[in-house]
Amino acid sequence: MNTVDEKLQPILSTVLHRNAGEPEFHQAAREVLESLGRVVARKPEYSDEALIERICEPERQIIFRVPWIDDNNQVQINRGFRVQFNSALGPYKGGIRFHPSVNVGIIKFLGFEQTFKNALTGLPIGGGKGGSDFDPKGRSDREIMRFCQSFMVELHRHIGEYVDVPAGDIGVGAREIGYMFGMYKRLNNRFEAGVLTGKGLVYGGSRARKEATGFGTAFFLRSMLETRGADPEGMRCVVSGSGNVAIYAMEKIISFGGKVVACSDSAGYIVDENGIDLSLVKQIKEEKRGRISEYAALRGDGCHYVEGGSIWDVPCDVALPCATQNELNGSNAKVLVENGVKAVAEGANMPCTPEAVRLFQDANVLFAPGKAANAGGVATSALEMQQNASRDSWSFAQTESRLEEIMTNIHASCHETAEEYGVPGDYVLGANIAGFVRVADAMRAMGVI
Ligand SMILES: NC(=O)C1=CN([C@@H]2O[C@H](COP(=O)(O)OP(=O)(O)OC[C@H]3O[C@@H](n4cnc5c(N)ncnc54)[C@H](O)[C@@H]3O)[C@@H](O)[C@H]2O)C=CC1
Ligand SMILES: O=C(O)CCC(=O)C(=O)O
Repeated sequence: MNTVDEKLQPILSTVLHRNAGEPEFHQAAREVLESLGRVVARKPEYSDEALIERICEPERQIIFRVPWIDDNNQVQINRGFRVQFNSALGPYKGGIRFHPSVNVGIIKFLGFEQTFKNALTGLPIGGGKGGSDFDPKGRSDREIMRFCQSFMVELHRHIGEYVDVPAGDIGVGAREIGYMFGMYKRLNNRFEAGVLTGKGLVYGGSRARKEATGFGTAFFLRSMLETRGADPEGMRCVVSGSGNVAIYAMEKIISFGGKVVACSDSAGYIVDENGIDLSLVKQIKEEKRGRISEYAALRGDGCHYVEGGSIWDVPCDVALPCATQNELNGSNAKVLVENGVKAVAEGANMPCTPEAVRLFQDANVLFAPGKAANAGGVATSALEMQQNASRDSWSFAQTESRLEEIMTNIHASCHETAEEYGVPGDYVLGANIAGFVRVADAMRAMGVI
């Protein structure tokens, strides 16, 4: 069982005390601190000058009121957040989430994870995250626009191409980025393409950004399987979620010859023994913004829908949790292991509970943590920033090939770091240490700031 080294215990205590009532942030910080014991034992200089304490403390947290008017002419109030976690490697970078569960602790955990993830990409981006407790479900397009505009009226003074560069996350896709970009441009009277990523192609977006997180997760999975002489071809896969990450993870797995038999949304899951028809999922989710239950009705034989329940009961070789944090717990992991799962790669951020991760690792199941496996999205956002800075637009093939190269490098770096620190195959430890060392080296060079 992993524990936090005695020397790092006071840091964990401070994190717990200072961020009371924020269980997701505690969980993310504890996992990283569990890994860092090995670094400090070998290289004590990494704990000098409160370096680890500083990495656990966000540089800035912004909370603001977002007033807007709904279609019934009623004033609604939501809360907006941006946690600018660490800028040692570049401007803060990370998505914006619109979901009723959003609070400062969730945004903080996401910003913390983002800092290490972005470091793993090897690109010049710091870590941040934002969002609101606004629930887009059931809202009209006009309501979404008014909300995004009001959100940007406050956020615009805290972001910029060289300051902080938001993007999408749960509930925020190209439509919302478009509305926010429009308002930013109006408020600043300046076409600053590099201030947001995930933009539409006609006004500075990057090809392959939409596909990047899911594709990247599939690339990472393939590299991980290769270490055991296996590949995704012929593997039976289960993917939770049916949003941006899930859809494009499924697309790449299918192109590798894998068979995806189940996916879900927050209401339930579908099982299709013929293999998921992705064009139907895209039609329901990307075009109609409907429910996954509609798939079963349209698809017919060989397919069924389960309301509620656990998608992890569906036997598979590969499990890709691509929905949300802590969606796969210890009992789900037990069932997956009993059913013979060979590999798990997190497309979402922290979807597996610590107990689930432990069960996978104890059972020798290949396990890829989100901060490594889903880094393809933010990496391609950084490629979007490069294209914006040079006023260029790359082809899909060129962008995807850069993404593939980046994911291969992230895999190698996690794999090699785990070996170097005496725990071969432990991608959690490999990712945490490899990400930490990059951020820490930059912070040490800059003095106490
Ligand atoms: N969009 C991106 O580029 C990146 C997203 N991520 C992470 O991937 C995850 C998914 O994000 P997106 O696909 O962008 O969001 P999305 O809004 O496009 O899709 C989210 C999906 O998860 C489903 N979902 C939400 N709660 C659920 C629950 N409790 N059980 C089952 N399904 C549930 C929703 O119905 C939806 O299908 C999040 O954890 C996000 O932080 C990570 C890296 C980059
Ligand atoms: O593309 C980005 O900047 C952020 C993506 C994101 O939010 C994430 O990696 O979790």
